[in-house]
Amino acid sequence: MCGQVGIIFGRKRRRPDERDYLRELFIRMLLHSEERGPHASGLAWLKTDGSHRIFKRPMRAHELVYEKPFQELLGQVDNETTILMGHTRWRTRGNELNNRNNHPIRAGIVIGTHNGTIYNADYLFRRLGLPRYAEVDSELIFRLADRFAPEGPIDQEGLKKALALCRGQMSAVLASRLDPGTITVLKGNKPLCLRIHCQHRVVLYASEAAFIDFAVDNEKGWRELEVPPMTMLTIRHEDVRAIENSKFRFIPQERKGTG
Ligand SMILES: NC(=O)CC[C@H](N)C(=O)O
Repeated sequence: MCGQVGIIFGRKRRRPDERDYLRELFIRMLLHSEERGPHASGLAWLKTDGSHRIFKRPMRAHELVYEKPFQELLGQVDNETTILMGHTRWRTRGNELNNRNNHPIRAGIVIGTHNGTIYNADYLFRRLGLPRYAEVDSELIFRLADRFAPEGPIDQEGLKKALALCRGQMSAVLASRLDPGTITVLKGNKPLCLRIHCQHRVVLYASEAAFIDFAVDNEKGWRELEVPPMTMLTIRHEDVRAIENSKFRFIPQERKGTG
């Protein structure tokens, strides 16, 4: 498993109470997501000036939220924040006690989270000559995106060609620090639910719809984004309603050694 949750922020001058409310939604989604990943949890934000922060630890989400850096990081979310991403990890490759293996992962100028396992990651790292910082398979996706972002923005067509070489499972969310207003969402063969709120000008995402339902309670105005599997979405800080989507592919495989 593994859980991904987050908020993609559109441009808006939000008052402190709205910002507090959105932080609260994030915490609720992250806590619910703990059941999908007990081995580690983490969060990161990215801002329009390219600054970022990541905090992750091999602990459960309900412990992480009491850590001082967690609260500091969350407190720094402001009107320049383009994404707040969270992850609860069910380790597959790479021990969680090596914090590098936990998510969010930074690879060069790219930051992201992943749900799934890329079974041929070791082979692709070698074959493509990619630098490797951790043992976790997920790093591959972000290294590929980094390679295809030589000038800042991710070249999506190039990234898609490289992703087609991957075998396994993936849904992932990523962004380049040199193009922080463009968020790439890869909804592959792992669940990912997205919901937009036009007044708040945000898109929430979570691995399970129930986590969003719980977080937003009965607040009106949330609309489901119907996204079929194997879709790459581009969501921009400029206007979160103008979402671009296209197909991407890789070799889906449920378990190692089968299919
Ligand atoms: N269960 C998952 O989705 C795990 C993601 C990734 N393969 C990891 O080990 O961190």
